[in-house]
Amino acid sequence: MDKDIEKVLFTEEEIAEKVRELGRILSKEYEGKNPLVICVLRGGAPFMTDLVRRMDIPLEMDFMAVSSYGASTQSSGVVRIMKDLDTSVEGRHVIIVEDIIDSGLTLSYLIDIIRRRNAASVKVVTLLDKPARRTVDLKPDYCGFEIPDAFVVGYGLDYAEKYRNLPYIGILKPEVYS
Ligand SMILES: O=P(O)(O)OC[C@H]1O[C@H](OP(=O)(O)OP(=O)(O)O)[C@H](O)[C@@H]1O
Ligand SMILES: Nc1nc2[nH]cnc2c(=O)[nH]1
Ligand SMILES: [Mg+2]
Repeated sequence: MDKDIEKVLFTEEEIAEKVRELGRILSKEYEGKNPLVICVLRGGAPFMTDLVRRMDIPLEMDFMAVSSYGASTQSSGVVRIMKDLDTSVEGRHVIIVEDIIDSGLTLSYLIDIIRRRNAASVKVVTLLDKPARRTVDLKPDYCGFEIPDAFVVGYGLDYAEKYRNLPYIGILKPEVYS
C-alpha cells in the first residue's frame, strides 16, 4: 500500500466487481442504442476505460475535460471546459461517466450543456457518490458506491495530481495535506 494512504475504502477486486455489475446493467439498458459514452477527464478516465470493456454492445467513446478543483480539496464553484467533445451529441443517447460526485457542480454544468446540444437522452454513471456534500439537486442514474464525507484518492482521483494511478481507492493520511 502507498505510504500516504491511511485506509483503503475499496480494493482493486471490489472495484472490478462493481464495474462488471454496472457494465452488465448498462449493456441491457442501452442495447441497440449505440450510446455515446463520455468520460469526464481526468478523474473519470480509469473508470470509463474499464467500464466500456464490461459493456458488450456497440458504443462510441468521447472525452471532455472540465476542472473546478485545481490543486485544492475544495471546489472553486467555477467549472471551466478545458477540452470539449469531438462528437456531436445531437440525437445521441449520452452516458456521462464520472469518478465521483461531490458538490454536484461539475455534473450539473455538463448535463445542462449536453441537453442544450439536443442529446436524445443524458444519463450519469458515477463510481462514487458523496451525497452529504451536495450543493445542487442532482442524483446519479447509476452509482457504484456511496461514501461518507472524506477526501478520497486513487483509481483516477487525485490530490494535487498525485495518486490517480493507485489501483484501489483510499483516504489520505492527514499529514499529507499540510
Ligand atoms: O461534484 P463536484 O464537487 O463538482 O466534484 C466532482 C468533480 O471533481 C473532480 O474533478 P476535478 O475538477 O478535480 O478534475 P479532475 O477530474 O481532472 O481531477 C472529480 O473528478 C469530479 O469531476
Ligand atoms: N480526489 C478527489 N477529488 C474530489 N473531487 C471531489 N471530491 C473529491 C474527492 O473526495 N477526492
Ligand atoms: Mg473530474
